[in-house]
Formats: sequence, structure tokens, C-alpha cells
Amino acid sequence: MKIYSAEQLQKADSLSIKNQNISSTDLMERAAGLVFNQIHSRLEGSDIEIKIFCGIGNNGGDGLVIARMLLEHGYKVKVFIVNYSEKRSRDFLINYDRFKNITKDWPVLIKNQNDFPKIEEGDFVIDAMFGIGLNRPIEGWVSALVEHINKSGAFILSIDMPSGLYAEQVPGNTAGIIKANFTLTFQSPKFTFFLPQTMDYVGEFQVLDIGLDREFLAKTNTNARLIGKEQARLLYKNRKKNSHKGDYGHTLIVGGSYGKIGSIVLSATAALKTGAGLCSVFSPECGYEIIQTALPEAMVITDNQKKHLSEIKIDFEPDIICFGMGAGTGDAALNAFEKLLKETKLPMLIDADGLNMLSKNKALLDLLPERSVLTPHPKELERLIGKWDDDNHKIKKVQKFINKYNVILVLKGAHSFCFSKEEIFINNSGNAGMSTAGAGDVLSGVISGLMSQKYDPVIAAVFGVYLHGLAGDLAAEKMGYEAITAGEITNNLGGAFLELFREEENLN
Ligand SMILES: NC(=O)C1=CN([C@@H]2O[C@H](COP(=O)(O)OP(=O)(O)OC[C@H]3O[C@@H](n4cnc5c(N)ncnc54)[C@H](OP(=O)(O)O)[C@@H]3O)[C@@H](O)[C@H]2O)[C@@H](O)CC1
Ligand SMILES: Nc1ncnc2c1ncn2[C@@H]1O[C@H](COP(=O)(O)OP(=O)(O)O)[C@@H](O)[C@H]1O
Ligand SMILES: [K+]
Repeated sequence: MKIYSAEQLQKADSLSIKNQNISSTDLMERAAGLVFNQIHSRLEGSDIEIKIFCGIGNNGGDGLVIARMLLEHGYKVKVFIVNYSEKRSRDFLINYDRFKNITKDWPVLIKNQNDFPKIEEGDFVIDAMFGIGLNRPIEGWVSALVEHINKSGAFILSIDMPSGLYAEQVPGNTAGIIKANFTLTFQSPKFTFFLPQTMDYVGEFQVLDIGLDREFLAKTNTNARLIGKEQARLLYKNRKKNSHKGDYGHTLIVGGSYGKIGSIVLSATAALKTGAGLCSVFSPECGYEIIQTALPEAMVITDNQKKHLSEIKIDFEPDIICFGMGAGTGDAALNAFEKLLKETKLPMLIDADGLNMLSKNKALLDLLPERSVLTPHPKELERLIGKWDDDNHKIKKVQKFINKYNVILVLKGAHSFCFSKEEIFINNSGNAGMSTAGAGDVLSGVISGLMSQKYDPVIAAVFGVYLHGLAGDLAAEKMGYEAITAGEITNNLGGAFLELFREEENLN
């Protein structure tokens, strides 16, 4: 699903009005009608009072239409106009009149702090103050009102966006942003819904297709795309009936050190469970029996050194080398890595201590084979590219980095971001149960397993991240969050492949 910018959505808005021969008021009615249906299907006529805070632009206009529809269906509604400006939009005014025509309980104007209504825990609040038209931080008494609503403990539903949040930029100051429990957003999720600094303001979200101009949306390129099941299933490559293990490639997992052999076992198991035809593991000598016992399907080659890597010698050519898990960053391992990079042009995935070695010796970055995949978590990324001011700055730095070194970078997190030169792919699977030791090792195995099957590195990264998250989601369904271990994610990879093609009503 493409993630359009506020500007692109505004353009789509005016084009739709023109091409569909409707008025902007009709489009507002359509959008707000979809919101009403969602609320109505959940509240089912409940007699709870709904407090709706409307701005004076089109987001506020949406709020007024929703208020009217709720009132017409017998809900108790109290509307407040947040009078942050005298400059009302046309559709706001039209819907202000329409609302006033059906009730004697007219909207209450809020002009300053003295006008704030009482909001209690358990109240239902609709936030329709600002949407994609926000162009500067919320200040003064309006910011105080946002705090008042946030502190109330009420359930907050934001329309289009939590008021105070921009669609693309991280705000300098987070005072004055609504902290929604749920956001119903129009046509496309907004980029800030996925950034670590801003995602908590959005709560759960759902995208409502308000039928904006299809042709414009199809031909418009976006900087980012959300990957859900519908998109991920298109990336899957069928296995041929007439095939053998050689068709699915040979993954070589390199890493481990004394006490950290488990990490490479996790990666290797995940590579095999993702469909790699063959998997070999290169580890320090101390890993030999552990790996052979834990994973009889893998072949094991060992270093001359007992406890750490020192020289990576192999007498076959794998399809992909996955390097770094549990390897440590000692001089001997670093030398081994440098030699490997100098000698190989094979596709590579670098994870964990492999990334830390690149940070320790930045000259190694120039030796990376083209289109290698790097899978840092935020701390590993910081070591690699240095500190950033905010999430937007971080993204700019990553883009500069991947262009300079011609690599693909997966920044892991609650929503992992896959950076390719062309686009950012934001993952929408996974859960907090996956914040557990070794989950990243499993991911590096999954992506390597796909690369060994000749998935393009960008697709392997995007698809691998999605499958990994989906396996985590299946694990959570069975055992809740806390009991998920990295190995449980791997155990659910088979289920994740099956789940990809299971039909259901809501594809997220
Ligand atoms: N496009 C679509 O797909 C559809 C969109 N629809 C809806 O329209 C919404 C966008 O509406 P919108 O453009 O009228 O802007 P909105 O967010 O209501 O802000 C109002 C005005 O506030 C002002 N302002 C800004 N920042 C400020 C601040 N900090 N403090 C004080 N004032 C500030 C600024 O005006 P300014 O004062 O800068 O001239 C701005 O114009 C969108 O989110 C969705 O809900 C649907 O109805 C149909 C389909
Ligand atoms: N809250 C979360 N929601 C979704 N995915 C998560 C969450 N926490 C962790 N993950 C995923 O789990 C993995 C953790 O990787 P990493 O931090 O490298 O762990 P480790 O170093 O222990 O292997 C990443 O793929 C990350 O995206
Ligand atoms: K809003």
C-alpha cells in the first residue's frame, strides 16, 4: 500500500472532485460517512455521550458531518468548536449550518482555557481538530486543550490524523499532539504513523478508502510503501514440482564465538525453514558438536581457532553468505572478515557483530559486495552512521549511506524499514512479543534463506521481514507475547507461508 504525502492527497482530493463530478462537500460527506459506519458498527447504538472536538478547517468539517450522522441515528452528541482561527473553510461552514438545522443543542465555542469542558475517564472523544492541513505546531490554549483531552483518560478516536501530528515530519516538540487510541485515516496511512518517535500518538489505525482518483493514485510514485499480507503474498515464488535442493541454493552462515554459538544455530535453522536447499555453518571449533546436534540438517565447517573466528576457509561456493551473528569484534575475527570481504563477490547479508566490525573499521564498507543486505537494530545503525537529531534526519542519513555503498538496509524495529535506493518499505507484521533475544538472528536466517533461493536482495529483505513478523504473530496467537522465544518464531515460519495465502476479510 503506497503511503502518500499530504500534498499528494490534497492533489488527489481536488482531482477526484473534478473527475468524479462531485463537490468537495460531497467528498466530505463520503469520507465522514465511512467514519460514521465504523463508529456505528462498534458502538451499536450505545447511549454513551460522544464529545466531538472540531477545528474550523475541513478536518473540523468531517467532525461536523460525523456529529450530524450520529445525532440522526439517536446517539448523544456534544460538539465543541475549537476556535483557533476565525478563518473557517467553506465545507466547515456548510456543515456547521447543516448540523445546527437538526438540533437545538448547538455546538459550544471554545475560545480559551475557561471554555474547556469536563472530560472524564470512560468518555468517548472524537478528535477532528486538525488533519493534513496542519502546517505549524499547535500552541497556546489549543495546546493546553490537547493536554486536557490527553490527560482525561477518555477513549480518543482521531479523524484522519491525531491533531498536532504532521503527515511526514517529526515535530520538534511533542507537546500539543493528541494521543489517540484509534485513528481512522483517509485513503492512505501517513508516514509518521510508523516512525518510532510518533507512532505512539496514532494508536491502532484503520485506512478508509474514500475513493480518491484511482488513476492519479496508481501513477503517483511515493517515497514509502506499507507491506501487509496483500503485498507480501505477491512476492512469493512458487517451488517447481520438477526441482531438487540445488534449485533452492546453498546458504552459508558464518559467525559464533564461545558462548554464542546459539546465534548461528538460530540463523541456520531459520534459513532452512525458509526454504534454502542446503545450509552450511562456519563457526569456531567449539561450535562443532553444538551445531551438529542442534541442527542435523546443516553441514558444519570449523575455524582452526577454538573460541573465535580467525580465518574463513571453505572449499565450495555458496549462493549467499550471512555473516556476523555472535562473532564478537575481536581483532582475529575482524581480520577474518576483512579477508572474506576481499576474496568474495558473493551476495552477502551482514548482521550483528558483522555490522559492529564495519563500524569499527569503516574502510571495510568499501569492500562490501554490491547490493549486500545489512540488518541493524537502531543501536547498530547508530554505530554505523553516527547519531541523528530525529527520525527524519535518521532516514536521510540512511538514504545517503545506502546510496554511497550501494547496499540494502533493514532497520529493525516495531515497524522495520527496508531501505532500497528507490523506495522505503515499511513492514506491518510483528508484535512486541518479538522483542526477545535472538529474534534478529532468526531474521538474518530468513532473509538469507530467501536470497539463496534467488530472490532479489530487496525482495528477500522486504518479504523476509514480513514473513518473520507474521511468524511472530502466529506464535503470539498460540502462546501470547511473553512466552515467544526466537526459536518459536522459527517454528512458525511454515505457518507464515501458509497464512500468506489464507483468505480473510481484512488484509492488513
Ligand atoms: N484530502 C483528502 O483526502 C480529504 C480530506 N478531508 C479532510 O480535510 C482535512 C484537511 O483539511 P484542511 O486542509 O482544511 O486542514 P485542517 O487539517 O482542517 O486544518 C485547518 C487549518 O488550520 C490552519 N492551521 C494549521 N496549523 C495550525 C496551527 N498549528 N494552529 C492554528 N491553525 C493552524 C491552517 O490554515 P492557516 O491558518 O495556516 O491558513 C489549516 O488550513 C483532512 O485531514 C481530512 O480530515 C476530507 O474531508 C475529504 C477528503
Ligand atoms: N515490538 C516489536 N514489534 C514488532 N517486531 C519487533 C518488535 N520488537 C522486536 N521486533 C523484531 O524482532 C527482531 C529483533 O531483532 P534484534 O533487536 O536484532 O534482536 P537480537 O539482537 O536479540 O537478535 C527484529 O526483526 C524486530 O523487528
Ligand atoms: K484529527
